[in-house]
Formats: sequence, structure tokens, C-alpha cells
Amino acid sequence: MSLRGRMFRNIQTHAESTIDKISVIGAGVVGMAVAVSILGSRITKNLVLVDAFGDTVKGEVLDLQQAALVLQGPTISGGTDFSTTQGSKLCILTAGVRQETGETMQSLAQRNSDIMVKLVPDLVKYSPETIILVVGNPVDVLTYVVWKVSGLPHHRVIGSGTTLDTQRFRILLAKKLNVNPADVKAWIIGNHGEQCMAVWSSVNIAGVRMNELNPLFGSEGDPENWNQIYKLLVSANGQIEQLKGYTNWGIAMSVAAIAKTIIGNRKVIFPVSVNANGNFGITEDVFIPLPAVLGINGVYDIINLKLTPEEITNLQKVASSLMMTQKEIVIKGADIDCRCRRCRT
Ligand SMILES: NC(=O)C1=CN([C@@H]2O[C@H](COP(=O)(O)OP(=O)(O)OC[C@H]3O[C@@H](n4cnc5c(N)ncnc54)[C@H](O)[C@@H]3O)[C@@H](O)[C@H]2O)C=CC1
Ligand SMILES: CC(=O)C(=O)O
Repeated sequence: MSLRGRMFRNIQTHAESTIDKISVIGAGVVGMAVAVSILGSRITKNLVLVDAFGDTVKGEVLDLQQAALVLQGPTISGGTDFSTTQGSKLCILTAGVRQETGETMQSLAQRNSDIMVKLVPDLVKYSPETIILVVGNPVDVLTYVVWKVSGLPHHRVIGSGTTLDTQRFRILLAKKLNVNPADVKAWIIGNHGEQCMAVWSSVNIAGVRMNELNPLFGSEGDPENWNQIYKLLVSANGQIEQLKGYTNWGIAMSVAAIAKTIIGNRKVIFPVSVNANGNFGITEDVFIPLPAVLGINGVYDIINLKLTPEEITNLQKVASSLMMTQKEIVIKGADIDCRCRRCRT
């Protein structure tokens, strides 16, 4: 009899716990930072990493497993095989390519859409009850593609949306006001990236609205130049990429915070990419970032923001622009009811 057999009287086969299982697809710089942020925040006891490059992901898994002791013993596994993701409560999609210098959003959307079409059916096959959180860019359009390819209800497919942009906004406002960013209530909505929209009309601290103190707050004509903050947040990505080649920590910690509210059913509000059909006069399926209440079943509620007429018009313009990109994407080889322009003709 083995040493183990002499030490224990085995009662039954040990089961894998999937109660808080999270799979991260794509073990690049964003995926690995997401994995580390999730493990460091003790959000799961069962983390799986999947990537197309077998050696790298196996190396990453082995490396992370050496931290199991300080992380209080989570199971960390992974490789190239999607069956390891079976029973995931949350699948986080960071797989994909980065935007190349001079590349259009349309081209990036097509390249990453092709990757989503390859991997999403396998994910859903092994975890039909999962929530999918899309991180790859352009995140809003890609969330739409993943929703179409997955066949999941829209409340279970979300994108990281403007979570990072909103963080950047709050941090910059807080710095100028000399308060903690957590006390600045401010939202970026509409699109992650250059078309993102600051909801200047609702920025407040302890319920005191900035635009009541300064009616020009956020506008071009404001002598205090608060809208410089918008320019800084939109250029933050480019600035970091110029210095280190990519961004990963800000988005990773935001994603970990979203994972924490989903797995813990905490009902925290995040500006994630959600199907906006039926909100703000939008009458088509288009995924745009709006503040939403998140928990173990995905999106519970979308907040009815009190936008000004001008903000509503801007939001509708952004939604139309995303629809255009969406409609140009060819969702290749997927057996779905695709409503993109090419499939309809
Ligand atoms: N939403 C946001 O706020 C942010 C999004 N991103 C986006 O995240 C994505 C990933 O960025 P990085 O990690 O920097 O790229 P990366 O190149 O370091 O990693 C991407 C990984 O995806 C893997 N991959 C590609 N195709 C795959 C497939 N079919 N199956 C499994 N794995 C596959 C690659 O092997 C690679 O390891 C990009 O699209 C980037 O633009 C990055 C930062 C912020
Ligand atoms: C890359 C990207 O989407 C960002 O840092 O905002």
C-alpha cells in the first residue's frame, strides 16, 4: 500500500470545484496580468489559462503554480485544450492581436473577430452556463461578435467597455481636485477608445455636481479647461504604448474588479459593453459601454442615466458608428443568424 493509502482512508474520488471557476483565454501580457490580479485578489480557487501557444502557456502555468502556497492553494491549470475550461462560471477573453501602427479599427475588428469565431464555440460547448467577459479590442464591437457567435443570452456576454477609461477619468479628476478617486462619481460611456464620451453633466462629489458650480464644466469654452482631462484620458493608451509597447496593468486590475463582482454576486456598477437595444432611443443590437449592475447571472440592470439632450445625441452618433463597424465585419464560418451587411445580402 502506498504512503498515501496508509495515511488516509479514502472515502470518495476528489472532485474539481467549479463554484468560482474562471478561465482566461489568451495568456499574453493582458491575460497574464488579469490572471495575477485575480489570483492576488483571491477571487477564485480554480483558474485556467488557455492560449494557442502551448509552450508559453504551459510555462506560465508552471510558474504561477509555484505561488500556490502564498496564494492559499488555488488550482491553477491550463494549456491549449479548451476541455480544461469545463464548468467555468466566467470566461475572460484576452486572446487576440493588438492594433498595429496605422491599422484601422475595422481591420482590427475583423482580425480579432476571426479569432473569436474560432474559439468561442469551444468555450460555450464546455461551459454553456458561463458568463463571457470580452477584453480584446475593439472591445465593444468584439463583444457583439462574441454574443452572436456564442448564442448566449445578451445578459451573459459583456465587454470590459469603458471601465479603464472611467478609471482614467476619475483618477485625473481626483488629482486636479485633490481627493481620493473613489469619491469622484464620474462616467465614461459609449465606446472604449477615441469615441468615448465623458458624461460631464453627472460628475459629482458627495452629490455636489460640478456643472452647478461651473456651468461651462467640460465644455471647450471653460476658462478652467476641465476638458483637458478628456484629452489626457484619450491619449493615455498611446502614451503608455509609446513608452512600454502595450498597456496591461490598468485593464487587468479593472477586469479583476469586474470578476470579483460577478463571482461574488456583489452587484457593483461598472461601465461595461452591454446590448443597448432599447436604451436612449437605440433600436438595434449594438454593444456599447453603459453603467450596469453586475453579478453571478451577468448583467442585472442598465442604469437609466439622466443625460442632457446633447449627450443623448452624441451617444446615438457613437452607437451608429459602432453599428457601421459591426455591419462590415464578416463573421466567417460561424453557424449563426448573422445580421451583418454581407450576410443579409
Ligand atoms: N479593453 C481594453 O481596455 C484593453 C484591451 N486590450 C486588448 O487585449 C488584447 C490582448 O492584448 P495583449 O495581451 O497585449 O496581446 P498579446 O499579443 O500579448 O497576447 C494575445 C494572446 O492571445 C493569444 N491568442 C491568439 N489567438 C488565439 C486563439 N485562437 N486561441 C487562444 N489564444 C490565442 C496569443 O497567443 C497571445 O498569447 C488586444 O486585442 C488588446 O488590444 C489591451 C489593453 C486594454
Ligand atoms: C489598449 C487599450 O485599449 C487601452 O489601453 O485603452
